[in-house]
Amino acid sequence: MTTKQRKTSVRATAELKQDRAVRTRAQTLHVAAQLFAQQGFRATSMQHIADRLGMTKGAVYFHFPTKETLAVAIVEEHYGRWPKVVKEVQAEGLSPMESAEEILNRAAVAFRDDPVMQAGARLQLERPHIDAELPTPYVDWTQLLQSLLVTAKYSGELREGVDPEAAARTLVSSFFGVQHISDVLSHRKDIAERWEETRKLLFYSLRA
Ligand SMILES: CCC[C@@H]1OCC(CO)=C1C(=O)O
Repeated sequence: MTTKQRKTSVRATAELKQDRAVRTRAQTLHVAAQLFAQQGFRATSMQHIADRLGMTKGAVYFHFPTKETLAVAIVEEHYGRWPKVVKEVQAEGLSPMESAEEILNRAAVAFRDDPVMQAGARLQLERPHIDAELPTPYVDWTQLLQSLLVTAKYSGELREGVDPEAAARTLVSSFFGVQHISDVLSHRKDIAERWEETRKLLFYSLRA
C-alpha cells in the first residue's frame, strides 16, 4: 500500500468512526428522551438508558458524562430545531402570520409524537430536581413567535393595536397550557385537535 493509499485509508476509517459516534450519540439522546418522558428524570438511571440501547454504561458515559448533561442536551434539542422549521416554512412561501400558525401546528404534532419534545417539556417541569443549568423555558419560543409577529405587523397581517410581544406571550402561554392539559388528560393523544380549536380563536383575534 502506498503512503497516499495508507493516508486515504486512515482518513476514511476516522470518518467512519466519527459518523458512528454521531449516530450513537443521537440514539442515546433519543432513548434517554423516551425514558425521561415516560418515567421522569429521577426514576431514570444511566443503566436503564444503557440497557435499552443494548450498550454498556461506559459507552453512554462516553457521550454524556452525567445524566444531567443528557437532560441539558435533550432540552436544548427540544428548542434548537424550531428556527430551522421556521426557515423551511417560510421557504414554502408562507407569510409571517401563516408561518407562526404553521410552526405551532407542527409543534403540536411533535409534542404528540416526538419523545424529545415530550421529554423536554417534562424535564422543564422537573427542573427544580435537576442539578444543571437547563435553558430558561418559554423565552426561545416567545422570541421566535415575536419576531414573526413583528414582521407580520409591518406586512399588514397583524390586527391594528395588537402588540407583537404580548401576542407572542399569549401564544406561548396558550400552547403550553393546551399541551399540558392534553398530556394530563390523554397523554397528548388529542393535542392536535385541542390546539386547532385554540389556534383558530387566537389567530382570528390576531389577524388584521
Ligand atoms: C411553545 C410553547 C411553550 C413550550 O411548550 C412546552 C414547553 C416546555 O417548557 C415550552 C417552552 O418551554 O417553550
